Amino acid sequence: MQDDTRQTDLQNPFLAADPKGQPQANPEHYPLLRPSDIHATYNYLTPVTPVDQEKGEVSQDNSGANAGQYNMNRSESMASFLKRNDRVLVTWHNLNFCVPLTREDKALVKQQGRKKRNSFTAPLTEAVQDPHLNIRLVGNGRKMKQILSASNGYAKPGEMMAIMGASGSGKTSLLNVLAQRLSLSPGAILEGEVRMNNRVVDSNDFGKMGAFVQQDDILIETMTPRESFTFAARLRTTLSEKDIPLRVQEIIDRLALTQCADTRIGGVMLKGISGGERKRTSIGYELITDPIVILLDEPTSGLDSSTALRIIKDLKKEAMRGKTVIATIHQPSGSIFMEFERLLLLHDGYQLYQGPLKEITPYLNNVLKVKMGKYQNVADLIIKMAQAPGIVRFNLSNDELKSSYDQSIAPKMQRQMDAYEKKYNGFQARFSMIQADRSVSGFKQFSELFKRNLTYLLRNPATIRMTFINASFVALLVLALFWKVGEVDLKDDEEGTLTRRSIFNWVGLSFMLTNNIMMPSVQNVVLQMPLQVPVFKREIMNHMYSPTAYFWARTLSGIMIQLISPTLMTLIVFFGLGCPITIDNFLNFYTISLQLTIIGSSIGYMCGLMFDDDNAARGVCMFLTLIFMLVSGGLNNAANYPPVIDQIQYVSPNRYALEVYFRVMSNDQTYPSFLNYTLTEGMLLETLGFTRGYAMCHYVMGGLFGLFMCLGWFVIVCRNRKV
Ligand SMILES: Nc1ncnc2c1ncn2[C@@H]1O[C@H](COP(=O)(O)OP(=O)(O)OP(=O)(O)O)[C@@H](O)[C@H]1O
Repeated sequence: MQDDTRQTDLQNPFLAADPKGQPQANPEHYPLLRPSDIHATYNYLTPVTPVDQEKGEVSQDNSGANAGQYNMNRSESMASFLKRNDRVLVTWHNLNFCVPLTREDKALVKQQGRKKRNSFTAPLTEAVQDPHLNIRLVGNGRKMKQILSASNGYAKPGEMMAIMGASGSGKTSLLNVLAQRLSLSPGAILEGEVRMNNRVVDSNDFGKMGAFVQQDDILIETMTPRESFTFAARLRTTLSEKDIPLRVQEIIDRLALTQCADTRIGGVMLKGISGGERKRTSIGYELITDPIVILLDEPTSGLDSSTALRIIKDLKKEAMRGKTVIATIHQPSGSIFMEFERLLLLHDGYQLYQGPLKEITPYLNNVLKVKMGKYQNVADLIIKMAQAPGIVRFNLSNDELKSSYDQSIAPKMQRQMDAYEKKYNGFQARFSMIQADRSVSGFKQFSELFKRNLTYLLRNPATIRMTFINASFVALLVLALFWKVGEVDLKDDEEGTLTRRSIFNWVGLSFMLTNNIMMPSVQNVVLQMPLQVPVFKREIMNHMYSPTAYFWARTLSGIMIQLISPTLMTLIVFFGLGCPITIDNFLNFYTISLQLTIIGSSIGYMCGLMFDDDNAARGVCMFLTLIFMLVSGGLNNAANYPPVIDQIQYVSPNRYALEVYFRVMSNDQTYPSFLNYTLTEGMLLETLGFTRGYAMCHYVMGGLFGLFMCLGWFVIVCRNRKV
C-alpha cells in the first residue's frame, strides 16, 4: 500500500506536467491510506475491476477511481471521511424541490384557476399542475411551487459540467441544492438525495469540502485581492502563517491576478479592479481552500467574450487537477461551450438533456431530427430549443423533448450513474486542506474579523469624512445657539426672569445635544449594515466563522470609529457653553456623550440585524429613537409623565443623558433668593424630575449598552442557527 503523503497543494503529488506544462491528472499518483490511517472497520477490497461492462463512459473513465475502494463505516463522520478523499463524484437522485408560493404566484394561480391532476407522483404531493407554474400540494394541502422535478444526474472529477437552460429554468436552484444551501429558501421542501462518492451529504457537509462561487461578486471593496485571499486562508485552511503567503501567491499566479493583486477591489462607489478581475478574485477567494468540488453560478455573466473564455479556461485547469467543476452558464459562445465535457439542459425544472457534450449534436440530429446549420452555434440552438422547441424543428414540443429524454437518455444515464457510484464508493486519496472541523479559535475569528472591519472603515474615506463633517457641523450649530449660556449671574435675579430663561436654555441645550449625538450614531450603523450583509451571509454559509465572532468584531470595531464623533463634539462644544470648567464636569460631559454614541450604535446593530429589509430596519430605529426622545424630559417635565409613558423613561438612554447634560450646566451656579425661599440646585433638579444623579445615570447607560448589544447578539445567533 502506498504512503498517503499529507502534502499541501503547493507540492501537489497528484499532478504530472504534460509536455506543454499543463497540469494533468496522473492516475498513478493517487495515494492510498497509510496503514495507520486504516480504521479497523474499513473493509478493503481488492482493486476494483470495471464495474460497468456497458460500452460508454464508465469503462473509458481514467479518473483513477479504481485505485482502491473501501466501505465507510457509517458511524464515521463526514469530516474524517472527506479528509481521505480529494476526488469526488457528485450524484443526485430524484430531486424534487418546492418553494412556497410568492404573492405573484398566488395571484397567477387564482387567475388561471385551472387545476389538473399532476402526471408524475412523488410522495411529497397530490398535485395540480399548470403549464407555466408547476404547483404541488404538500402534505398539509399547502400549495407550493415546484422548481426541480425528479432531477437525477452526476458530475465526475476531472470534468467540467455545464448546466444550461433559459432564465428561470432552475439552474441556480439545482446548484443551491447540490451545495446544500437550503437556508436561502425558507420554507422550501427538498426530496431526494445528493451524494458525494456515494455518501449522502447533509447540510453541514458541503462547506467543508466544496466551494460555491455566487453569481454576484460579493467582496469587501476596500480590500485588495491579496488581502481577501489571506483573510480566507487564515479562517478556512489549516495552513501555517508561513505557508499562507505562498498559497495566496499561488492562487494569484494561477488566476493571473498579479497585476491587480494589491489594488483595491472597488465597487459602485470606489473604482477598483476590472469586472473580469473581480470575477477571478471571487473564484480565487473560494479556491484558496483547495476545494474538491467547485460550483459556480454564471461565472461568465456580464463579462466580454475573451474575459469569459479566460475564466472558463482557468476553471478547466482546476478540473484537470482532479476537481469536480459544475457551472451554470447562460448563452455561452461556441468556444466557451466547447470547453465543457458534460452538459445538463433544464427547462422549468425538468431535464431535457444530460450527457457528454460531444454527444449532443448526434442526439439533436439522430434522435430529435433537428437540422443544424453548418456554422450554427450548438449552445444557441439548444437554448432556443429549451425555450421554444417549435423554432428549431416544426412540431417539436416540450413534451416530446421530455419523453425523448426519458426514453433515450435517462435509462443509460442511470446505469452509468450507478456504475460510477460503485466505482467511487469510498474512494480515497490525499487529505483535503479545508478545515473539516473549524479549528480556528473563536478569538482568532474575532481578531481577524475585527482587523478586517477596522481596515474597511478606515479605508472608506467617505465614512470618516462624513463623521468629521457631521460632528463639527452639529457642534458649531450648538455653539451658535447656546454660546456661553452657562455664564449668567443669577445672584440678584429677584424677579426670576433670568433664572427661568437660563433653565429653559439649559434644558433646550441638553435636549439638542442628546438628540444630535444619538440620531447620527444610530443612522450611521443602520445605513452601513446592508453594505456588509451579503458578505456576511456568504461567509457564514461557508462556515468561515461563527455569528458570535462576527457580531462582536463588527460592532466593537464599528463603535471604535463612532467614538470620533462624541470626542470631537465634546472638544468643540464643552468650552464654549459657559458651564463651570472643572474636570468633573468635563468627564461627565465626555463620558455621557460616549455612552450615548455607543448605545445609539448598538440600537442600530440590533435593528439592522433583525430585518433583511433596510427600510424596515430604518423604520424601527426611527420609531425607537423617537420614543426615547419623547420621554427624555426635554419636551415636558420628566416628573409628570402619565403612568405607562413613565415606565418607558427607565429604558430611554436620552432620559439619562439629558439629565447629565443638564446637571453639568446647572452645577456650581450661584442661585438667587426670592421672597420666601432661596433656590438651590437640588430644588431645581427635583422640580424638573432629574433626580437620578450622575452615578446612577452612568451605570444605567452602561447597562442599556449591554442590553442592546446582547439583544443584537441574540438576534444574529437566532437568525443564523440553521445555516
Ligand atoms: N426561494 C424561492 N422562492 C420563490 N421562488 C423561487 C425561489 N427560488 C427560486 N424561485 C423561482 O424558481 C425559478 C427558478 O429559479 P432559478 O434561480 O433557479 O432559475 P435560473 O435558471 O437560475 O434563472 P437565471 O438564469 O435567470 O438565474 C424562478 O422562477 C424563481 O423565481
